[in-house]
Amino acid sequence: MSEALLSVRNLSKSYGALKVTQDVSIDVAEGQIHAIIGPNGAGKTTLISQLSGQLRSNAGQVVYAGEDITRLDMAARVRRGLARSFQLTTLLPGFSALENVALAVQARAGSSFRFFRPAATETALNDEAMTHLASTGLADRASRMAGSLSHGEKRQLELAVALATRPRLLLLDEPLAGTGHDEAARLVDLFAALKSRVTMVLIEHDMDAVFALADKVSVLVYGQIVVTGTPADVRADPKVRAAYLGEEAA
Ligand SMILES: Nc1ncnc2c1ncn2[C@@H]1O[C@H](COP(=O)(O)OP(=O)(O)OP(=O)(O)O)[C@@H](O)[C@H]1O
Repeated sequence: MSEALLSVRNLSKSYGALKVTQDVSIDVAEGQIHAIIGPNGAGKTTLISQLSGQLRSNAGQVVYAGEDITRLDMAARVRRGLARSFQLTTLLPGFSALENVALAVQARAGSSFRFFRPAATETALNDEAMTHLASTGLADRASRMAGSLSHGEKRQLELAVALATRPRLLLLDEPLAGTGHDEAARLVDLFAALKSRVTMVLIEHDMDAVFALADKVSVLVYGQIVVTGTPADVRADPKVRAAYLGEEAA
């Protein structure tokens, strides 16, 4: 088996007697989009929080790029290139799109721009920020206040902010939530284009998007993975049809 970029083994999280995720094991190959789907309350967001380091797991192991990161906090994981995107609160509405991304570049770069003079530092930060705006289709929105962007553009900007951390693996938690048809289609195209640069774990309720984007799909039901496979395998699996897709179609 080729080495996975992310290897999750028997990961579990409980709140008292409530077992929210149980013995979750998945392998995410570099350069792939691995979707995690499942009914409401199945534990998807909890699992993403365990992978990002926002939640401590009760049991199990997370190995990323060959390193056991189970006990690392979120900041340490981000420094290693494992980042989570799509929490609207991370945007600063009163700052321009460019400033939002430049701040994220600065946060990542720390003192590495120190040898530049202040004006040159700003130019270097803005230059890098512009490349992230361009790769998320927002080059022409650079000077617009983040708060004045459309919902879909805000989601693109969140993606640009996440790219500023130079992730190798991005955790995407319902990136299409609340977007209209055209906005969703634009984001799907963006994720497809980014795949060659960044590996992604995707939680998403929009099944058209999941089946268009994902190389692998894992189905989580009551905190447990019931099947992992290609989109075609998962669509055809009777357990999935009963537990999830059937429910959607009903
Ligand atoms: N901090 C918490 N304390 C107690 N129970 C929690 C906590 N966080 C989540 N849960 C419970 O864990 C279960 C799974 O929640 P989670 O948000 O991970 O599911 P989900 O699959 O992401 O759902 P959705 O698709 O609706 O977003 C739910 O029953 C939820 O009520």
